[in-house]
Amino acid sequence: MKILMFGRGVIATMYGWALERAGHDVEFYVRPGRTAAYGEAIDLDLLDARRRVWGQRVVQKWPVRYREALEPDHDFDLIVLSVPHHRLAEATAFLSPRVGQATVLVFGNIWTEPLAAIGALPVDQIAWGFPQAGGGFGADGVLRGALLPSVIFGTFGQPPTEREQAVRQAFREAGLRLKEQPDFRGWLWVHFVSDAGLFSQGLRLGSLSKLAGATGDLREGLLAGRELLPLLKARGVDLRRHRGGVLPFRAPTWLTAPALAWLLAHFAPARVNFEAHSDPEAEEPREICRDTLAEARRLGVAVPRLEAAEPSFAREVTG
Ligand SMILES: NC(=O)C1=CN([C@@H]2O[C@H](COP(=O)(O)OP(=O)(O)OC[C@H]3O[C@@H](n4cnc5c(N)ncnc54)[C@H](OP(=O)(O)O)[C@@H]3O)[C@@H](O)[C@H]2O)C=CC1
Ligand SMILES: CC(C)(CO)C(=O)C(=O)O
Repeated sequence: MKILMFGRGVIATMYGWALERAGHDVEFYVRPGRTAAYGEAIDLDLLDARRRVWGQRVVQKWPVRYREALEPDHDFDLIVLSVPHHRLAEATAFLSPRVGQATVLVFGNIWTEPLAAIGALPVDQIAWGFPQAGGGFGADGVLRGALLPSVIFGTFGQPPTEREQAVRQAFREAGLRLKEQPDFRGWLWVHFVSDAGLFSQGLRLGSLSKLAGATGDLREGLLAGRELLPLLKARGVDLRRHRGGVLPFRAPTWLTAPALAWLLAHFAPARVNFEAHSDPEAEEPREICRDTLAEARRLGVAVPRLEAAEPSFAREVTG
């Protein structure tokens, strides 16, 4: 397949790497002027857990191809769109007139109605998924993170179309196990509030990476997530369809908090993922917390822990 990764972010890079190694032809679309700044290769320091549970370390300079323009008559089969949720509107506005014949895999967090989130992109050309990988670029430009063995694909009650099947096949060929989420809207929102719970407590300490080893703060993160479950119900999510996703928040924290702390200390793929979320200036965690809190306020759902953490993610008032 001819694949265009939109942007050169954390997720685009990790999956672009895996897809290229599986024989696909991978390029990156980056904003005009970025190619020179990025250089010819991406420095990777990854834990590849596709074949080994504890991961295999990959340290490599990966030579990549960039393009800074996209005409609608391109011949990409697939465009992988993985940007923070607050960047989606701008990205879909750019892509809509340029999508050509490609399928667009929307591959990240969404907090609005998914069909609204894609703007004017043609819905019959969309596939939906979510990465099971994580990490971040360090100040030294190195991408550190972990690529887990599975990847999520979602639908909204319908079986996957031919296009969606073709995208799944490409990821299968990259050695990834597919996990299907038939209520993907609900799944996305469960994931979003899970992030909000953890990020809110991470931000209180400076960044998500600070939660590693901090069992008490992890407990607060889990409880912040628990407080957000009524918000999901208020939005019409049937939580019975997401038992696995909400279990960490419903289970007793005397069990879950030390278990998570243990995982982050001893299970290398989880550890490197969290450690790489160390940028205290990162925008996305703040945006996730802000948008979750705004929605809780709009719907009148009490979220005292998220509210108490607001000073660490509120927008600075300038003036
Ligand atoms: N990082 C992680 O560990 C995980 C991330 N996710 C989710 O995956 C998604 C992607 O995350 P991540 O890879 O971390 O995000 P990043 O911020 O690392 O990457 C986003 C990339 O998209 C580019 N981009 C955004 N908008 C545009 C635009 N309009 N035109 C051109 N380029 C654009 C950015 O470029 P520029 O810098 O120029 O703006 C950047 O290269 C998010 O929804 C996130 O929540 C999920 C699990 C883990
Ligand atoms: C919370 C974390 C770090 C887990 O990978 C994340 O970024 C996400 O899943 O959105």
